[in-house]
Amino acid sequence: MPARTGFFQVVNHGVPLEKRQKLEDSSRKFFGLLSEEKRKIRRTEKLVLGYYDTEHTKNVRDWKEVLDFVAKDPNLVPASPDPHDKELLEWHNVWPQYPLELKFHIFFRDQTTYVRLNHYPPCSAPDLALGVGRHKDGGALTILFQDDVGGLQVKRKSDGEWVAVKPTPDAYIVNVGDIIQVWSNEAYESVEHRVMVNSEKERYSIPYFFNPAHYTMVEPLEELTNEQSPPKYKTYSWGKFLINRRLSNFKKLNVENLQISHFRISELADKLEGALSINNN
Ligand SMILES: O=C(O)CCC(=O)C(=O)O
Ligand SMILES: [Fe+2]
Repeated sequence: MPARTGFFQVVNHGVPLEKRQKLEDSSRKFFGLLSEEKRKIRRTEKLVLGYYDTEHTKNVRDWKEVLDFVAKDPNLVPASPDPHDKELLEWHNVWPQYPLELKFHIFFRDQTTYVRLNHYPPCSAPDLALGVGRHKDGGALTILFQDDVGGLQVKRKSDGEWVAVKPTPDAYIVNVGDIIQVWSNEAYESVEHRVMVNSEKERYSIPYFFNPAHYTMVEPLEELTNEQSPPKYKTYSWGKFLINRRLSNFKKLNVENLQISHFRISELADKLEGALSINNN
C-alpha cells in the first residue's frame, strides 16, 4: 500500500495511550495560553524552534498555530508545562537498535527530527482558508497523530481527487517524505496532502518529522540503482533544503520554495546533454 499511496495508518502499535494523551493535554494547555504568553517563545528567523502563528505553505498563510520542539534540548520543551519533564526526555532518547547492515543509523546520528504541535482554530470562512495548504513533507518519514475532528486529505494519484484520511481512534498515520522518495529512487512516493478547516470545531494534530542529520547529502541509494534503473535525482544537501523550507514557511517569498523536483534528472535533459556532447566532439 505505501508504495502506491505513500500513506498508511497503524493500529496496535504498542505506544501507551496515556503517553499520547499526556502530550495532547500539554498541547491543549499550551495553545490555551494567552497570545502574549505563547509569543514569548516565538520562532524567529534565527530561532528555528518555538511557537508560530503566521506560517505560510507555498506563500499562502495557513489557518493554524504551531509549536515546534526537540525534546532532546530541555530549553526548547515548552510544549510540556514542565520544561524539565524527565519522562518526555527519556522517551525521546529511546532510540531503536538498527541491524548494522542497514546503514540508516549513520544518517540519523545527528538527526534534525522534531515534533510539531498543530492547533487549527475554527474558521468562519472555511471555504476560503486551509489549515495547511497542499504540500509534501520534505523529510524522511512523518508519524502523525490526529484527533477525532478530521480535515486531513491526501491527493489520490490515480485520479487526482482529494481523499479524507478518516480519524481512527488511537491510530498513527505514517507517510513517506521526499527523502525516502529520493533514497528509494521513486519506489516509494511522497504524496501531496493538505488540511481543511471547519467553522465549528478546533482541531489538534501532532506530527513527528523524522529527519536525517543536516549534513546528509541525499541521493538515490546505490543498492537501488543500476544501469537499467539509473538514479533519477542529483545529490542535494538536506541542511540547505531544510533552511530554504524554514525560511519559506516564515515569510512570503516571491519564488516557489525548494522541491525535490528541482533535483530530478529528466530524460529530456539527459538527451539534450547527450546531443550537445555529440556536437561538441
Ligand atoms: O494536521 C495534519 O493532519 C497534517 C499536518 C501536516 O501535514 C504537516 O504539518 O506537515
Ligand atoms: Fe504534512
